[in-house]
This record gives sequence, structure tokens and C-alpha cells, in this order.
Amino acid sequence: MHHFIYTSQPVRVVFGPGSLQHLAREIEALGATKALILCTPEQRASAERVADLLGGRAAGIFDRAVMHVPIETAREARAVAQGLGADCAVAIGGGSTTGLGKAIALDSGLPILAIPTTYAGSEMTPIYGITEGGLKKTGKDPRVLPRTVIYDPELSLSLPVALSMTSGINAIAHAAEGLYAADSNPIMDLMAQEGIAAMGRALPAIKSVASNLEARADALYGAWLCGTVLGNVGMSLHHKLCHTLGGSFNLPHAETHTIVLPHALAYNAEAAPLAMQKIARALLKDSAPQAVFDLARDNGAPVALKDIGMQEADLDQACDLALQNQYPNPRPLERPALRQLLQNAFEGVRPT
Ligand SMILES: NC(=O)C1=CN([C@@H]2O[C@H](COP(=O)(O)OP(=O)(O)OC[C@H]3O[C@@H](n4cnc5c(N)ncnc54)[C@H](O)[C@@H]3O)[C@@H](O)[C@H]2O)C=CC1
Ligand SMILES: O=C(O)/C=C\C(=O)CC(=O)O
Repeated sequence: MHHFIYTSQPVRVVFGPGSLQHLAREIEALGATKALILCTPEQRASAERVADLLGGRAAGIFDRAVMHVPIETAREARAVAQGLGADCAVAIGGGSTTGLGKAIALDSGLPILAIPTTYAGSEMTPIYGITEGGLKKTGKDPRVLPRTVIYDPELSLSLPVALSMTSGINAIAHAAEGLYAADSNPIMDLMAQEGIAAMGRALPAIKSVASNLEARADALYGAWLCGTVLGNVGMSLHHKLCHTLGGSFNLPHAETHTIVLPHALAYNAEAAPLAMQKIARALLKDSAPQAVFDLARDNGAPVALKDIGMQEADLDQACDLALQNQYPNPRPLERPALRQLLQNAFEGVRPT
């Protein structure tokens, strides 16, 4: 029996189709009266629906959330929250919108109610990320952990199939790295395996029929579990690589995770054989790196960095950046092997 420390994190979860109807009750339970609603420009209509549901408790809508939380956007949103006298933020959308809420909370302690519409899992973590001067900085602070999360699978029906696949694999990455994290524990192991299995079932079903509400619920359940794992244990090489590629080369987050994960798992395979077995078993396959690669490829997700805007000439710099401020990893970071990993991900080679 190994030694571990487990600290549960206080998040209230309201789950189920139609659960958005409980929003006013949940805002009242938080004791809030002036909610600032956050969304991306594309999800303005969802934010307006939230405002209607909140009636007099809605203070306003800030609809300029974007990927990787640029510091300028964070400052603008903080000023709007302060100007309106907001006493809570409601983030409806994916990880970018939740991330903007976190940037406000980091500064002000404003409580967040998150309504996730992708499978990124940010709503279950005290991790924030802010991009400044071309570098993405991530940190952990309990103030940014949402107080309440409403998971309503009906809201993810509109998530395009392509983004559903990559977002789901982003969630799998949280659980996969949780299984070899140095500070892992048995509860997180259970959640990680169940989360990967739920996502492994849900993604092909969503690919077949995007309107399959049961599959959407399964994916959101998986996102909850995988996000919880990310929120409770440390990140490793895979997340470090994705933060580098996303923050410094402005690559799309979920697609980058999808492409890099099989290669990061292959890099760590010999150093973390038990974790690999658990990942493979959850996906009903023999090899973890190949199972993740095939899940992406067979469901139409990208498998090569060259196809999502990465330039081959930037791979050396990406490698250098990934070696700075390293996250703990089961296998030490060796420059030639890491450079090869990036090359394989660039070309979209199936791991052996
Ligand atoms: N701090 C943390 O723990 C985590 C943070 N993240 C962060 O989240 C960001 C990525 O978030 P994602 O959720 O992948 O994407 P996103 O939030 O950027 O959304 C991508 C696009 O999909 C649209 N969209 C979202 N839900 C939709 C729906 N149901 N129907 C139609 N369109 C929808 C959005 O409006 C946006 O245009 C990154 O910046 C990443 O760093 C991701 C995971 C964990
Ligand atoms: O890479 C992830 O999916 C997890 C964490 C982050 O993205 C950190 C952030 O909010 O930028």
C-alpha cells in the first residue's frame, strides 16, 4: 500500500439534462445578487438566456472571452466586474470562458458559477492560465475554483462534432497524466479510469449521432471526473508541452492536446507501465498511446501539428521552451527524445 494525501475540494455539482433551470436557485444559494455573465462572442445567445433566467440578479454580460486568457482581456473583464459591482461571475461556455472567470476571481475573490458547454474540465480545477507577452503562465489558487457547477448535457448538443472529439481527448489527457502523477491517490485513480472509460464510450457515439443526449451526458460525466483529477493532482510533460505550444505558438488548445497526448504517453510508457495499463484497459485496448491515437484518427480528429498551424521551423524553440520550468514527469526530460516527440507529433506518426 503506498502513502498518499487526499484533500477533497468544495464544489457543488448539479448534473442532468435541463439542469440549467436551477440556475436562479443556485445563485441564491451562493447569496449573490449581481451576477456578471461571461461568454465568448459566439455564445452571446446562451449568455442572454442565462440573463433571462436570472432576471434582476443579472448585472450584465461580458462577451469577449477568448482562448488562453490574454492579460488585456482579463484586465478589461476585471474592470467591468468592478464597475458593475458584481458579486459573482457566471461563466457559460468552454475552458476559455471559465478561464476568464478565474482571472477575475484571482484578482477579486469573486465566486464563480460555471456552466460548462465543452469537455475541457476547467470548472473542476483551481488552475488558472493567463497569457502575457507571448508566454502562458499557469498557477493554482483555491480562489479560482468555481463554487458551483451546473452540468446540463443539453447545452453541449450544439458543440460541433470536431470540437467534441478534441475537447473529449483534452479531458482524457487530464486523467491519463493523473494516473502517473507523483502526488496521485487511489480516489483519483478510480475517477481517472472511470472518466477515460466514459469518454472512450461517448466520443464514437457522438461522432455517429451528434444529437445523442445520452452520449452527451456520458461525455460531460467523463469531463467532470477527468477535470476533478486534474484539479487534485499534478500535471506532467503532456500538459507542459500543450501550454507551451498553445501559449507561445497560439495553437488551438483542444486540438493540440489531441495530437500531443499519444506521443507524450509513448514518451512516458516505460517509466509508468501501470498507468499505461489502466489507460489502455479503460479504452478497451492493449496499448495506451495507440488507443488514444486511434480514438482521435478514427473519429476524424487531427493527428498532426502541421495540420493545425504549427511551423516545422518552430519545433526547436518549442523544445527549448518545454525544457524550461519543467513540470514533474515520470521520465526525465531528455532533449533529443523530446525533440523527436515533437517531430512525431508534427508529422502525425502513429506511436509504436
Ligand atoms: N485551467 C484549467 O483547469 C483548464 C483550462 N483550460 C483552458 O480552456 C481553454 C480551452 O477551452 P475549450 O473548452 O477547449 O474551448 P473554448 O472555451 O475556447 O471554446 C471553443 C469554441 O467553442 C465554442 N463553444 C463552446 N461550447 C459550445 C457549444 N456547446 N456549442 C457551440 N459552440 C460552443 C466557444 O464559444 C468557442 O468559440 C484553453 O485556454 C485552456 O488553457 C482547459 C482545460 C482545463
Ligand atoms: O492544459 C489543460 O487542459 C489544463 C490546464 C490549462 O489549460 C491551464 C490554463 O487554464 O491555461
